[in-house]
Amino acid sequence: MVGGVRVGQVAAPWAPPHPGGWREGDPVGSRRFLDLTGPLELERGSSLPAVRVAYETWGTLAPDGGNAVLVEHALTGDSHVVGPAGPGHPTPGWWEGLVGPGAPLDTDRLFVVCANVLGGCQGTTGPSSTAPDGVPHGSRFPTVTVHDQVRVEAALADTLGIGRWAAVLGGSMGGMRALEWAVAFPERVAALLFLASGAAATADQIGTQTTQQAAVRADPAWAGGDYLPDPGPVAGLGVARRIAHLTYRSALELDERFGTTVQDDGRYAVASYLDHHASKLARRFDPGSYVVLTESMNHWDVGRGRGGVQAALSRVTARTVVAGVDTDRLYPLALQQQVADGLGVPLQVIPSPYGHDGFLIEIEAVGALVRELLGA
Ligand SMILES: CC(=O)SCCNC(=O)CCNC(=O)[C@H](O)C(C)(C)COP(=O)(O)OP(=O)(O)OC[C@H]1O[C@@H](n2cnc3c(N)ncnc32)[C@H](O)[C@@H]1OP(=O)(O)O
Ligand SMILES: N[C@@H](CCO)C(=O)O
Repeated sequence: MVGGVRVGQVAAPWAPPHPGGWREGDPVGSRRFLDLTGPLELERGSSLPAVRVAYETWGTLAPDGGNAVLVEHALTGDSHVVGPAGPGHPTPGWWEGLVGPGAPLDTDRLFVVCANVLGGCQGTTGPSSTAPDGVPHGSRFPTVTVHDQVRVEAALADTLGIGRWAAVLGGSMGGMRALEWAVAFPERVAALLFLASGAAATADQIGTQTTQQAAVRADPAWAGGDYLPDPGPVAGLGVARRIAHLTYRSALELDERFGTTVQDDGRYAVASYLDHHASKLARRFDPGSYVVLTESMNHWDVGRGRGGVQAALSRVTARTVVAGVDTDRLYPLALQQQVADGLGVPLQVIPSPYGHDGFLIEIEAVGALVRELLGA
């Protein structure tokens, strides 16, 4: 339960938590916190005793709450859509240029919200958060699904006074939550940007994600998920990131960029590049969250319990833009085509050499899609 409301797949239409079912925590930098009283019952049957949600906002909420836009981050992203690194933010914004005065998400007229995902490690409750017994959840942290993650965001929207989003936007894992919003709460989503994602996990995605999980678990420091931090199973997490990063880029880009070059230190240039991304992630991300969130993606199927993907998509009433990256080998265009066809909209293709990461890198193209969505 969240504030007296059951959180699960079938509890639509959403009823707001009872007054007093939440409280604000002290902000850290621009990050704010909301504590939802639990327990939070989860789609797969277990529960969490309570949930803290960390989020950021830009702009000013209109008195009627009608100018709010929700941005959904991807696997290792966080609420810091734009802005420099600082307190509460290990990295600078991941969609720099998309939010601000005059930007595609124009804060002169819009109120932009981004919340850290349930199961993550940037302030919202996840496996590294402290459980009521004073130690981290660790291996006790339950499987959470995209449905659960969106129900928590709905509770956040309720407490912020946002009845209907002017738009919900997301790419990759963020696209899953964006689509789940539009399907679970059609009356609460006026417009949807579904980017570089799919309606359900594929065997290819589950295959790579379970391989990444195996790499984390194979690290002796994993300790069944109840590891001690500093450093924890960072070697395993690094291997997971190397595997993942290869799926995020295109073979052609890697070949043109690195070829077979061997550096002075004896490493292949491409291996050195992957080492770099592995150690960068290990410095900023919790291995337990990595396993929990990749498992959420393994379970992703917007059609589950709704009569299949097509039936689920038929619930969507939002004005929608569906887009993908032409060189994306992890979320190939066929996956976005399925969603576009199901919603009766054209598929928009972002040309990019960068593969899946094109949704993060091709800011100008993404900005144009956002402007189209918002009619700006
Ligand atoms: C929606 C979300 O919230 S998802 C979260 C997004 N953020 C991340 O994933 C953080 C990790 N970063 C990335 O995945 C990518 O860098 C992106 C997608 C954000 C940006 O991609 P690009 O701009 O193309 O960066 P690229 O992949 O080329 O990496 C550049 C880095 O590799 C390093 N690098 C390049 N070649 C080599 C090499 N041969 N050896 C070692 N390091 C190398 C560069 O020095 C640079 O380092 P820095 O990032 O510490 O400055
Ligand atoms: N670079 C992205 C890719 C996943 O979509 C991330 O780390 O979240």
